[in-house]
Amino acid sequence: MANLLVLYNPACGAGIAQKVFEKAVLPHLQDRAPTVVSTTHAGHAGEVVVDFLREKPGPLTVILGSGDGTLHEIVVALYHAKLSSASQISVVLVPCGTANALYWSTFPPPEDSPSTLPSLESSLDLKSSPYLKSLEVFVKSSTTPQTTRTLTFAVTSLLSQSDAASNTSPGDTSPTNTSIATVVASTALHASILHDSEALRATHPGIERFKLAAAQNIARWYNGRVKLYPSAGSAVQLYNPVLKEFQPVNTGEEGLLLPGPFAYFLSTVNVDRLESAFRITPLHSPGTAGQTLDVVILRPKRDKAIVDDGEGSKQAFSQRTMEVLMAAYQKGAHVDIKYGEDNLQAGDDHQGILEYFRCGRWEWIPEPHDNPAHLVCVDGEIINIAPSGRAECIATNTISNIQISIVA
Ligand SMILES: Nc1ncnc2c1ncn2[C@@H]1O[C@H](COP(=O)(O)OP(=O)(O)OP(=O)(O)O)[C@@H](O)[C@H]1O
Repeated sequence: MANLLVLYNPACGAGIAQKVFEKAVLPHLQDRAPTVVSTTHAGHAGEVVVDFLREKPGPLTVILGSGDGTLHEIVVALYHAKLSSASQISVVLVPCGTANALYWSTFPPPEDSPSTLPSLESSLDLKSSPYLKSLEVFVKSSTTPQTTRTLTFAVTSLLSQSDAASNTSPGDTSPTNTSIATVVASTALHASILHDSEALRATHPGIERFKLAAAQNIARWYNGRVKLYPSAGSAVQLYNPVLKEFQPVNTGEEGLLLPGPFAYFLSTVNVDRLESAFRITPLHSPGTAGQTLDVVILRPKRDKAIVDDGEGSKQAFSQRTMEVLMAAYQKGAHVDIKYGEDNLQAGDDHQGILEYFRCGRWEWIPEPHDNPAHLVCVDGEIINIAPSGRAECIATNTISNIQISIVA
């Protein structure tokens, strides 16, 4: 049997993880005598898991009470720890955070109507709570085999100017900074919102700071270019909203080059949503994806009505961005919103306002002087591309000898 670690972040979400664990989690584990740790500071969760594996190598189950950010810290710590023996880690998710993207993607709310969800605090019965489904599977595993879903990692690296100039293949470069997403790696609007909302935390502690940050950035364009590359088993694919299916795109060795400017650029692994109702990559089927990234992009210049880079054009396109993002809350309807025949630039035969790709790797190469285009968000962590650098993101199932799966 795997070793068992119970780990929760008392500061995440509404700050009720300790209460949830005392009332609804620990009573189900009494006969297993787990190690129980409540985190005391940012970064602590990663330290705890690395120390635990150093002391007790071998398969490990972590019952994790947190949001996505705490799992991100654990994954990054494991990546940098470079443990000598291989480890299989199963995670039982108890969603105590703010967004809980991985949990809600694995256990979608009943009939996709999250507005009717009871609060976590009022829903602590193992058999009926929508929040305790991963725990329920784990508890049942004493009598039935445990089922798990292997996580894909989005390994996101910043490459400096000299790395970029050397033009080597992936893995040959020495990244100046690497982080790992298990949910989202983004640039452009999403990264700006995460960046600016952090600065607003002191004055606006609630989620309204995200709305304020969105309003500050919705009309901004990000200059640069993107390259998309195939995964090991499959070509780059683009979703066709007319046929309602992904279709392969010819990329050649150089990858598929997409010139900017960009309004939106976001990729996900393991999830179809970033909050219970915000299904930004709705075509991802949790548990079925291999080593691929789902990438959603808005490029204003594809719209024929956008004739220049002026403020008027930016304000006009921000309406489209808003329309697309709001439709993501309608069961992911944004992927099927199409331009009319008169709206598309000549030669562009993709009718979706959104470009929804599936690929194995992406590169984001910002214009050197466009500072906001140098922000990259990796599961909420913000990292900065050097002035003439670029970011690359690769999907993989193993990092530093570690495989992680979700009990589901
Ligand atoms: N005892 C603690 N006090 C303060 N912060 C902590 C403590 N323990 C962990 N943290 C920090 O809390 C942060 C937020 O946690 P987490 O991301 O899991 O929750 P969230 O932000 O509420 O949810 P989500 O990421 O799903 O939106 C983590 O980045 C972690 O560094």
